[in-house]
Amino acid sequence: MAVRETIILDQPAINRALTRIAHEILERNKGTDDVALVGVVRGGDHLARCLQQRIQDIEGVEIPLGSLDITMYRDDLASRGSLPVEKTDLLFPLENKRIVLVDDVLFTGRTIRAAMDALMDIGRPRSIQLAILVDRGHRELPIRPDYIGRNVPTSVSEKIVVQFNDENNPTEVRVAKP
Ligand SMILES: O=P(O)(O)OC[C@H]1O[C@H](OP(=O)(O)OP(=O)(O)O)[C@H](O)[C@@H]1O
Ligand SMILES: O=c1cc[nH]c(=O)[nH]1
Repeated sequence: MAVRETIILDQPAINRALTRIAHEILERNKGTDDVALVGVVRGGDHLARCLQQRIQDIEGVEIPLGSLDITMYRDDLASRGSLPVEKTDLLFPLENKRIVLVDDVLFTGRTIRAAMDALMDIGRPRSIQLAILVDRGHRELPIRPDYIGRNVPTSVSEKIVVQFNDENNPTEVRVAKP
């Protein structure tokens, strides 16, 4: 059966959403003190880098940036067979940091649960906040984002596709309907 895809965010819309989220992070945290970004591989790491750049543009401060591979923390690891393990790259201490976890899509919440467990095994941040480009609903765990690019009501069978270009910049978000 043919899959129908609709663009729901184009590049300017994504850029505006990321700029707004950068301002919201600064507002909520009253600046950049102890704020650090951790992106979930893959997708969230690219968006976290975009947010770091925007925060630098606004405040003139380069806040710490890391990426987290949650593969080994998945709750379905046993049933998934072999999965590619990506790279976790967290070179700053988490202690006393206000961590903003970043991912492209929030669906069941299981990835973010895994990401929080992975983070807590590395260190003890002061707090963890969550920034998401697209919240598509259907949560299976009590997880809610602090910063949302766009709420997109979906049916369970639909899929949200976040497209990145060769420079790992987001170019469009599509909803794919089976
Ligand atoms: O809230 P959840 O139900 O956990 O879904 C959200 C996750 O799903 C997608 O990742 P996916 O598992 O497709 O892996 P990928 O992004 O690495 O391709 C997306 O990038 C989020 O990380
Ligand atoms: O732990 C996880 C992460 C993503 N998806 C799942 O089903 N489980």
